[in-house]
Amino acid sequence: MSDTEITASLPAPLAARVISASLADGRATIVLDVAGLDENTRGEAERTVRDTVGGRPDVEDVRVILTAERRTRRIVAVGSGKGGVGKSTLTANLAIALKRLGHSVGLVDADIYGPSQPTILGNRGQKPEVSGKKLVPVPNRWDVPVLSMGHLVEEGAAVAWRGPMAGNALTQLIDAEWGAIDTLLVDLPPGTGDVQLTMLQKFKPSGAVLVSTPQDLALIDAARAGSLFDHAGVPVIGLVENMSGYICPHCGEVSDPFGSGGVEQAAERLELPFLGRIPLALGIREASDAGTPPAARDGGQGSELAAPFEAVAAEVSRWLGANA
Ligand SMILES: Nc1ncnc2c1ncn2[C@@H]1O[C@H](COP(=O)(O)OP(=O)(O)OP(=O)(O)O)[C@@H](O)[C@H]1O
Repeated sequence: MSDTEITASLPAPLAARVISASLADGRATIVLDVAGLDENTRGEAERTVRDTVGGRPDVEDVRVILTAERRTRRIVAVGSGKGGVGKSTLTANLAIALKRLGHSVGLVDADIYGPSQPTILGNRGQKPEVSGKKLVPVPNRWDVPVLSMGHLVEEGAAVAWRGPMAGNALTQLIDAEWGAIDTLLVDLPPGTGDVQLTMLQKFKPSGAVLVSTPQDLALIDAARAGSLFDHAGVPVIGLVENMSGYICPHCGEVSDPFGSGGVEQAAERLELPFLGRIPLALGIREASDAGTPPAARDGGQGSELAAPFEAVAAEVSRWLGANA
């Protein structure tokens, strides 16, 4: 049984509090974040973990370690100047690649008007549980819990919402029962509207990643989004070029329908770091539609396309380490 399976066997509110879980020689060791829970609830949580994990055939002994150490959770916003540049695709794959690098990652799909994470992460139709007054993020098989408007309302229902409603919705998603998650990636809606402002004013991100295609128009908008973060005092971790270079699925030849290298040049001009480029590949689109992100490398569609996402994740991980 893997760490992920141990965590997944627990009820969602407890799974969200698992800091680490391991199994060696029949002994399962689970470290649980109990910050904010009273004595009774802590005891109950420990019993539930002991009973659930201990009931599995490959487990002979269960050790539960409770810790209430205050952990600081960092928000990393992923933004773009315009829609359709692949921000949601990058966020999902970045989250999974960061998880594989050892970060404890959660994902908020703040793209309230067009939530796509439930599709990309393959958990459409699942509803988050509620613990107290807080939402409990929806688990998935890559151990990257996620909260999205797409899990809460019917498709398209939020389209007519005005700014304050959208801002409140975002607050509920971020101020949820994130338990032991230390890095929260927030997939922002494109542009520089109300949701982005709420985000910056209320939950100041530690840093932001900007995604753009190499086209001039997208780059101009990306620069605008960059200056929004700049004005709010949120450091831009760097720029990612998506859809740069089309890999022909038949012959493997690479062509550049949207140009290439434009984002790297723009990063240089804006004096911002360049984090890497993701090719335009049919496999990435198919994997996103199928709910099997390539970065998971789980044999799903397009897993050979994990490397470019992993390279970006390595840069972000370095930034997180250097700015701890
Ligand atoms: N590198 C890529 N190669 C092929 N298809 C891609 C790539 N990146 C994204 N796509 C596809 O492009 C479409 C838009 O991507 P995505 O939803 O991630 O963009 P977005 O910027 O989040 O858009 P929006 O802000 O409008 O939600 C999707 O169908 C996605 O599968």
